[in-house]
Amino acid sequence: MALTSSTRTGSAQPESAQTGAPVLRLDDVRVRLGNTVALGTLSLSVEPGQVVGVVGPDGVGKSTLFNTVCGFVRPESGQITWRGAALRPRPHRLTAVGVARTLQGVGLYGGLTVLENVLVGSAGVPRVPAVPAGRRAGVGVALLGSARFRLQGAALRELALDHLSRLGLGEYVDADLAAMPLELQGRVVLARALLAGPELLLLDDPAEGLGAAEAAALAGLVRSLPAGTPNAVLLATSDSEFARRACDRVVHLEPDASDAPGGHSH
Ligand SMILES: Nc1ncnc2c1ncn2[C@@H]1O[C@H](COP(=O)(O)OP(=O)(O)OP(=O)(O)O)[C@@H](O)[C@H]1O
Repeated sequence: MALTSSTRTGSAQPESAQTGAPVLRLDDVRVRLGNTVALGTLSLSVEPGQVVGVVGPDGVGKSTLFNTVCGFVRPESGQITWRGAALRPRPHRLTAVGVARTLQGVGLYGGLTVLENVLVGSAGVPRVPAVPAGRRAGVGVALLGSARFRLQGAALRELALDHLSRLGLGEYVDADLAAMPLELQGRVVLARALLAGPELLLLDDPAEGLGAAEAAALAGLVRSLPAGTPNAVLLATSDSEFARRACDRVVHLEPDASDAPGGHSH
């Protein structure tokens, strides 16, 4: 058996987490890329209010799992369910469905401020609450703005500031991103993803490159995320200690010699 899971005991969860349908569920999903089984047969569910971790060594299929949930690759078998209904994911529909994803590596723009980097995540934001326009839109808006972005710039900026504050970055709003430590850059990536207002946040290797103390701090932050937006988190990591700290439940993926190279099964 190459897939095991463990549940943190005593973790506080909202009532809806115990009674609601899973936000995301995978049943016997298997992915083949060329001649390689990139993701062996996998079943898992992410319940409302939960942080679920997928842990395994490099090459075991973590990114393939995320690419499958996002619709970049199609499973050769198995079913993906979103809030109880079958889902055939499409990358361009992800934000509308309620999924946001961070990429492995931070993927930020060194020439922009922290706030401007977060506002880059506004493309495709389905709706924003109306707030009085009053703040200057800033260079990021001018650089990156579509007509929609300009129309909603003030509201998006307010949302971005809220998320930055929530993530402990309130004093870094106008900071030069390139001068910030990696740990804080990781939080900027989180704020950008949160700007889309996702129900499910997918975090691909969020602790990559961090030292033990920084990873522990990030784990605490991730653990506190499911509180409305997002409603749940699915993260992939090769760092089992990070997963233990950050997650309510951990699914371990291991290469399985009985499968094709790179695959695993349970
Ligand atoms: N386009 C592709 N064509 C063929 N095989 C692929 C392709 N992309 C990935 N693979 C293989 O699929 C397997 C899973 O890769 P994947 O990137 O999902 O692993 P991972 O767990 O995310 O590892 P890492 O953290 O190193 O990215 C590996 O054996 C990899 O070599």
